[in-house]
Amino acid sequence: MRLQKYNTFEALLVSDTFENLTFSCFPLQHPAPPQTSPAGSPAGRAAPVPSPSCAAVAFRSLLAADLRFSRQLGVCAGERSAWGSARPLLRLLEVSGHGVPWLAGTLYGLGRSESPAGREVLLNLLFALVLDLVLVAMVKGLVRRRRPTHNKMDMFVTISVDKYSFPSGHATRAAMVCRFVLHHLVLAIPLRVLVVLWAIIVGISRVMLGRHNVSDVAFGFIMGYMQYNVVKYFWLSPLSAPALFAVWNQWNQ
Ligand SMILES: CC(C)=CCC/C(C)=C/CC/C(C)=C/COP(=O)(O)O
Repeated sequence: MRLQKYNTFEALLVSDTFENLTFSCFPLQHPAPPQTSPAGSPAGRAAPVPSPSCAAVAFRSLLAADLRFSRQLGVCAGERSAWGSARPLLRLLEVSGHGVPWLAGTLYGLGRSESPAGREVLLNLLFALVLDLVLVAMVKGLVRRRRPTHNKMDMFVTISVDKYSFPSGHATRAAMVCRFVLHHLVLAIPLRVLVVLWAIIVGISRVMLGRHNVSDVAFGFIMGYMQYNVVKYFWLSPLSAPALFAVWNQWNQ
């Protein structure tokens, strides 16, 4: 049997039915149509090809529209793109939503914080950021959707799964951090609006830079929003994690 290799999204575009798809591994072992007539069918006549289900057709059309729309929006994908001159500004936004400055800033804040309440919030932010990295890496590794072909792979510090684009790690982080900050920092209304705008602009800039398709960012926003629920559920406090805080207090004496 001849085998062809597809990633999950390509498999969706070429498969006849959803039942043919395996979502969990790559390369997908997608069997090519049989070369010989199956037993019982008249020799020389091709076996009937199952027609794709409505759901499969709808899904493929959505994916195709996603790719087309994302390419059109990728106006800062290169220096010579339509809005190429705005690329440095969008790359600054990229750094503002990157994991390294957020992790480094949180660790720095933890080291400097003198109030137990501040330390508790920062410890949970650290937990949230690590959780986000782990969950995004897992989903990226599972789905293995390639980044748009017009993306230039010139990103600031990446890990191996970052060659994949679904979901956008910047979008998950921006949405989660946005909810976190709005819940735990007392901010004036204009600043709260600014935080929400920042999260939205970071997401949009991922598509404009050509790093992602629209669906990567949309899913990233939803995933990041829900990740905050997990952080809230497992909130680390001297009551829920006394050992952790005891060690922490000892260490800081
Ligand atoms: C300590 C440790 C393992 C830090 C890793 C921080 C790091 C390299 C995060 C990756 C951030 C990144 C490039 C995410 C990709 O974002 P997309 O929006 O392009 O998915």
